[in-house]
Amino acid sequence: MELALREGEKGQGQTAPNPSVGAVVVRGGEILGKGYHPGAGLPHAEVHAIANARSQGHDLAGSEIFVTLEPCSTTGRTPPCTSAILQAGIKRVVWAADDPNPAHCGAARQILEAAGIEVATSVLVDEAEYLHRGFFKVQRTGLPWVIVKTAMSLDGRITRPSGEGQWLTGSEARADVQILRGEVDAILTSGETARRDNPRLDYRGERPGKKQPVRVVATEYPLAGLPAEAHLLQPNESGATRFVSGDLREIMASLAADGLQTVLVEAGGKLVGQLLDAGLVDEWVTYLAPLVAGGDVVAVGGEGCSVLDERPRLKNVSYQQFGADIRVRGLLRRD
Ligand SMILES: NC(=O)C1=CN([C@@H]2O[C@H](COP(=O)(O)OP(=O)(O)OC[C@H]3O[C@@H](n4cnc5c(N)ncnc54)[C@H](OP(=O)(O)O)[C@@H]3O)[C@@H](O)[C@H]2O)C=CC1
Ligand SMILES: Nc1c(N[C@@H]2O[C@H](COP(=O)(O)O)[C@@H](O)[C@H]2O)[nH]c(=O)[nH]c1=O
Repeated sequence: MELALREGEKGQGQTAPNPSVGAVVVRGGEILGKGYHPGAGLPHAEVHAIANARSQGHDLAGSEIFVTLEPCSTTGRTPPCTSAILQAGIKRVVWAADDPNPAHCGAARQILEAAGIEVATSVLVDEAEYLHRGFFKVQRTGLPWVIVKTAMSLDGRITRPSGEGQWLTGSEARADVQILRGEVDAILTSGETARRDNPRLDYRGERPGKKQPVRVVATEYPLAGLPAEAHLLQPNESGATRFVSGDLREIMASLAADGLQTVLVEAGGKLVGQLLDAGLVDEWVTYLAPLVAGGDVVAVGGEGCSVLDERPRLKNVSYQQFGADIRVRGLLRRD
């Protein structure tokens, strides 16, 4: 199942509105084939794993398949994966997380067990829920999974004094930001940051097939202050930048309704503080640069978390060094 999770990660940020599922076919401890769902409308992970095993000359009779999510049992844009599993002669199916849609949950077990296939579930379920966090969040709440990413100095500032250049963090940390951008469907920034930084907000990593994230700017003044040559005004593979304003929860719900399941926020403290206040943040990534930057642009500003009764804290925290910088990453929880 760990291998299936690694397979699923290959589809992250490119399968929306579908989940980025991974699958591995095994017999007697030997891996016969593996695969992942590469994008909506394309074959699912199970079909890729079965085809991968067959392409290596394996007969799948009597094999097992490990899948990160309950296999689909209905015909959507592609045929049901339960049918592909039955046709392949697989004798045991193991999945991590159940389908979060109550209308579908349990259907695969019924179909497979009725055909005499052994079923086991809930293997590495927390890891699978994390892999599929955008899909699960949208299914359960109608809102996308929101990740806030900030690069900040030791004194909690997010800009350098003017004339010193834009970057607080070094090239290694910024390369990691590209991996993070590769995991998401959309990047949200603010009008203020768009005007000050002329950001590109694209994916410049190396993952084949990765779709460019949709660029979204929260602003009361779309286009104002942005020169025609601003990066965000140049359409890319994801289309034109979207300009949004108003209630942040409604903005997030409309992004989810458009099939954007994971949103990375790369904005200043005012917007980040409002998102925290609204309880819209699920995951936090800070890159801490070892310098005192000074100035008054802080990582969480505006009303910020000052109006919260409950302090946001992180759980499942990881700490990793990139060059001279430290990344702190974890899931938001409320005390
Ligand atoms: N180090 C880092 O990781 C980062 C640093 N930065 C820096 O942060 C600085 C800006 O930070 P800060 O001043 O706190 O500003 P923010 O980036 O937080 O932007 C505030 C702006 O967001 C827009 N906004 C917020 N909520 C809404 C809403 N509900 N509807 C419409 N628009 C909304 C408004 O834009 P408008 O005024 O257009 O209406 C508002 O002025 C920049 O100098 C930038 O360089 C930015 C991103 C990351
Ligand atoms: N200053 C700063 C960051 N700033 C963020 O990166 C954006 C620029 O993105 P792009 O134009 O696509 O490279 C910028 O608007 C801001 O959101 N990021 C970091 O990883 N480290 C840094 O020191």
